[in-house]
Amino acid sequence: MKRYDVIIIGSGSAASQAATILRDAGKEIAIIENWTFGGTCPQRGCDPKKMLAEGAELLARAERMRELGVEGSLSLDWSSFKKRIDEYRFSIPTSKTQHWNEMNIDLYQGEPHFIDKDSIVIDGHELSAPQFLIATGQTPRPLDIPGGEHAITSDDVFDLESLPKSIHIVGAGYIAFEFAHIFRRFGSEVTLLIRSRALKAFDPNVVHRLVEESKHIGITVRHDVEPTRIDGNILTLSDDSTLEGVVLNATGRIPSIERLHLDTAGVETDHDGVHVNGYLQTSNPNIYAAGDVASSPNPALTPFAGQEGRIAALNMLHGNTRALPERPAPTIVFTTPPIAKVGLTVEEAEAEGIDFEVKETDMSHFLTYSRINDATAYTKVLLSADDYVIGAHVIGHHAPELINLFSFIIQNKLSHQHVKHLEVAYPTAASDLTYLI
Ligand SMILES: Cc1cc2nc3c(=O)[nH]c(=O)nc-3n(C[C@H](O)[C@H](O)[C@H](O)COP(=O)(O)OP(=O)(O)OC[C@H]3O[C@@H](n4cnc5c(N)ncnc54)[C@H](O)[C@@H]3O)c2cc1C
Ligand SMILES: NC(=O)c1ccc[n+]([C@@H]2O[C@H](COP(=O)([O-])OP(=O)(O)OC[C@H]3O[C@@H](n4cnc5c(N)ncnc54)[C@H](O)[C@@H]3O)[C@@H](O)[C@H]2O)c1
Repeated sequence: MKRYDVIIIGSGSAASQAATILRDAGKEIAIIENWTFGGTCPQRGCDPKKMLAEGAELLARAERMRELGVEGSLSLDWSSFKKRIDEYRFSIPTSKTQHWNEMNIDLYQGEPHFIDKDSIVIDGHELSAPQFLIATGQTPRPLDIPGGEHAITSDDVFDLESLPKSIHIVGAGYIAFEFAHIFRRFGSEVTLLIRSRALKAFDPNVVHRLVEESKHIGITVRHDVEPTRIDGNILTLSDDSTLEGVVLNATGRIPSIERLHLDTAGVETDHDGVHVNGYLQTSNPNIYAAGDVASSPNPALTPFAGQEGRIAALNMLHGNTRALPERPAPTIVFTTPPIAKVGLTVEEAEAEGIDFEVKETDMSHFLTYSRINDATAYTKVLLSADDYVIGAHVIGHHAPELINLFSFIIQNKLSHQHVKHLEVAYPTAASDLTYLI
């Protein structure tokens, strides 16, 4: 039996950050991965998605500026984008394994499961360690209708050799909206099948504008029907009508814990993931969990997976000394236009009984947006009674960078007065900040 100081299961952002800290502290470690090394974000998540979204945004921007004099036709070629994405995503396992080999970390590829509280078996090899980190992320939720297995998931999108003529997307979260806009801008016919409130973690006024813009660019948005079965490339709906084309299952992601036999190791779980305390320690004190798989208060986003990997590693080294910080989570849906939020929504602030006021601004007439003909630009900012930003919600071309600024303002507790006197370059989206709060 091979022994290590720490065994990390999973090789994404959480695992990667933890491995560096544990190895730098002199720990003998192993990383186990049951797919290709490197995790979701660079291989089938944020990074390849953003490469497609950049194309979609460029086309959207050119379209918007037609009235201002942009001429000629512009189109997006799926195969060329895919070629570039493949070059990038297929390089990840090699660069990751090279890096970890240089750090003298042992790597195992296969399906591990616990056989007791400090040992696992992987492909017939028994490995043991006094400490483990579970960092196995999430996986697409199966689509629970007859023939649901014929639907593709976001994992499969990057394997599509050609652009689907029609794509029908089930779900109304990040993945549904991002891919609806990407496929529409590339030229597919797109249907969005929405069961309940769209993007429910986001501000309703912002989401309303996004849904209207989705319809405006030709996405068919349907709230009236549900998918009932899939036969090959035929999707049957609850009103007995059918749609032909590719079905994308975007109904959410579930923790990847199924085959680990965590109960054998005394690790409690539920449908949200591995139970952890504020130090990311599980119900077995020698086992920690970090990233998307951990049912911590953090959203399932890359920066938080990395942060949790670092915190778990430090607590594994030094005892439970680092609690998860309470930080506002900036997050963006990369649609065309993008939407973004940080801090509290109105619903959350009301539920917490906070005394606050709301400032809504239609920014479309600001020169920053009228010069690019962006008619959707809008912000909603929540200000506490003592004049601090506690939440910001944005739609518009500049939403991603604006939300990072709002995040900086909230995290550094800059008051309204501070923000009014910030020196920023003009003419930029940041130079409008003073009018938004
Ligand atoms: C399409 C898509 C787009 C996204 N876009 C964004 C974005 O724009 N911004 C953002 O912040 N976040 C985005 N995310 C979320 C982001 O990818 C995740 O939050 C992040 O990758 C989580 O990191 P992690 O280390 O917790 O898990 P992962 O990166 O998922 O790594 C877990 C690893 O564990 C492996 N594994 C699973 N089960 C086992 C097992 N039993 N044994 C061994 N190994 C196992 C997996 O194969 C995987 O390699 C996106 C996600 C998706 C799916
Ligand atoms: N830009 C980003 O940062 C980004 C992009 C993609 C994914 N992510 C991360 O990945 C996570 C997963 O994304 P996601 O879009 O898969 O999940 P999600 O939780 O954002 O959305 C799932 C959607 O599916 C709907 N749904 C669930 N079951 C359904 C059913 N049976 N029929 C119809 N609709 C159903 C839900 O109501 C919801 O609208 C996100 O929560 C986020 O943390 C982030």
